[in-house]
Amino acid sequence: MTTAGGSASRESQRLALLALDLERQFHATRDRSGRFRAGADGERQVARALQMLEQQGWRLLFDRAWPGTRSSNVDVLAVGPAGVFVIDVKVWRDAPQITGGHLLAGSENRDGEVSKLRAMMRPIQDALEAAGLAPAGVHGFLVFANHRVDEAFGQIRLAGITELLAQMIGRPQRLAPADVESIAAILESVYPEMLIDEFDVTRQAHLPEGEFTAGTLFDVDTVAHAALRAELALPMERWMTFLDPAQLKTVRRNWNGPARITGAAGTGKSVVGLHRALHLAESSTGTILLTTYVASLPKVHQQLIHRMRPDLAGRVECINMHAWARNLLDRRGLPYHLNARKAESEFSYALLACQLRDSALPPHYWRDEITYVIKGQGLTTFDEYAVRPRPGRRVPLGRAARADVWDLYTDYQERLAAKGLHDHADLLLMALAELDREAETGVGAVVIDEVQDLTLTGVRIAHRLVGDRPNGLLLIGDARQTVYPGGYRLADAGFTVRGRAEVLTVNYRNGSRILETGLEVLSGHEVEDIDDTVASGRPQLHNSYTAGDVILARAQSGTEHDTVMLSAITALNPDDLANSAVLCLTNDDVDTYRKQLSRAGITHTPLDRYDGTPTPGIKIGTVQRGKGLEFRHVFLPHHDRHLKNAEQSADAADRLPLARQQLHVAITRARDSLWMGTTTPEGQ
Ligand SMILES: Nc1ncnc2c1ncn2[C@@H]1O[C@H](COP(=O)(O)OP(=O)(O)OP(=O)(O)O)[C@@H](O)[C@H]1O
Repeated sequence: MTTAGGSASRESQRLALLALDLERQFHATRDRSGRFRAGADGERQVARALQMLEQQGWRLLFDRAWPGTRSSNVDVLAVGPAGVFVIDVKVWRDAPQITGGHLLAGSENRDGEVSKLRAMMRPIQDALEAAGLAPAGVHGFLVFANHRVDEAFGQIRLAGITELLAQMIGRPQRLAPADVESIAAILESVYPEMLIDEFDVTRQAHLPEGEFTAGTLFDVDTVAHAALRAELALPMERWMTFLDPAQLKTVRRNWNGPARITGAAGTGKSVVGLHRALHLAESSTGTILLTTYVASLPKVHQQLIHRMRPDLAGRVECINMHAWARNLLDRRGLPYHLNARKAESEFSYALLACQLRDSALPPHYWRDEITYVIKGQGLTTFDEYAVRPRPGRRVPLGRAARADVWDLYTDYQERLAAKGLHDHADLLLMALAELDREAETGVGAVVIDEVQDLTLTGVRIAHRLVGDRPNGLLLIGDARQTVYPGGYRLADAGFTVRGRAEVLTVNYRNGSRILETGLEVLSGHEVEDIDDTVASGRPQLHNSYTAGDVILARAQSGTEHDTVMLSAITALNPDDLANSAVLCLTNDDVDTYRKQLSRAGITHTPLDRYDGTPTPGIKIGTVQRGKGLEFRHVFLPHHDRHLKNAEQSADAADRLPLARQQLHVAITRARDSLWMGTTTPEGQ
């Protein structure tokens, strides 16, 4: 078997050769022209350096007229695998410096240069919008031909020539050759050549000899390193740059209050959320909070945001709602003692102490009732709880049963208070109370992904931060993918998204057989949505992906099941393995299969440590941890066991729909192939 280390070192040799080849090409081009002349300007130096990228799939447009102006020009428009680069070349005597948020040449303020480049980028972003190119795919560069610099300044990057090349080669490759051609064609028509051709680099390559020694123009190591980074980047980068018209419209839409995006699995909701966060960062002030319920997803979001727009990454805070609440309490000096394990035992004591009339339901049912209904909805009196609708909870609870639950809740809270303990739901309630006491400033907008899994308290916190201000709050989610018990109604949060909702309907992720399998699990199923509507289990959906494989492995025994699954995993090549996941429906299964992978010598990463950066080996975790993620190949051991257990449980009315939704989420994480194991005999 090829080891990852071996292939990485071969890869770095290949890339070092690529860099040397680029350098050879440069010298060959220089020698061909043979007409170097002192005093040549920086634009030509940059042009000559960039020319070599044409063989790497780049299209270069030099010195194009800026529409609407008579004499202004764009020095270079470069379109290549890494996106569109708008390049303004500078030759300054003094090296550029960023001091106190200003761009300086010596002591002279040059902020105007940055504003000019930004103003140039805007119409380019608009012109490319029709081709589906997201604004984040257009990069602005002030390039200093005679200085070495590599620094972000807001949305713009300052670079020397070597650093520019490293960026162009090193950024993840997101555009296919056909995309490069179509974008270049649009730019050619919108940005005509300047009438006076000052920029024909083959005719007028007047470059001062001394400035083009290897190591000043081409730093082989820098370029090779950048290229290696690009090679290692995740595949499927295309969507980071390309959006379909519905997605693009949503990203740039102006909403005059809280808004909502829905859509079934794999329709690009998170992609739109990421682009929207960047769009807001660019067009408004303040921090853009990109939040969610799941603890593992923000790491992935942050990493993607950073790769899409490193210059704006500092403006977008990706953090799960509980962590944000904790930060707020810390900032405000409010003490809390979160200990989920100890809180769990206090709950057990409370349950023993209270005589529940309906003792047929399992303990976790009452725990969920307190966490997701009472605390989740922020109920403070029994009278409120007695009449409150319980969205997402189907086991009916009459007034007497609710009185019992309320007693249990107050007993539990007293026990926590006596020990000075808090559970997770308490933290959100404390944060909300604190925001009501003193508002928090500095948050420009909040984007919530997987909003169906948040509680009403969480949504209220988000709303407190931005209120009903235009473009302030965006809720993204899909009720069919709810994986936690309970729910809420937006009406109870005190705002509405009526008239400000978009539905995405093209699935870009799943092979069609995989998608069909995922929808089949929900057939006949209905889910209450947060806007008081009922979502059908089979949404209207177009599928843009290939067929995909679904393997149903029926084994005679648990041992046979595991052997078959492990041998299917072992058969994957290292690249496929690194892009695959074992998703389990319970924590116990995660433990079991982690041990089995270890015993079989299969490299694996737990999903709670995964941030989307490529790591060798298969990923493993619960479905909840896999929320919002996707993998080339997905393995679902004992895929139907959880469903069968739910069917037979005393709280089946609640557990079964949830188990179906969890299975639906698990299945729709798979792009190309889905392996579903079972020991259930056929027909049962
Ligand atoms: N416009 C597009 N062009 C090509 N691929 C796209 C496009 N939009 C999204 N995708 C692909 O679809 C995948 C699913 O997108 P995303 O994760 O945003 O969907 P989602 O609706 O949030 O999914 P889920 O709700 O199932 O987590 C992305 O990883 C990407 O590969």
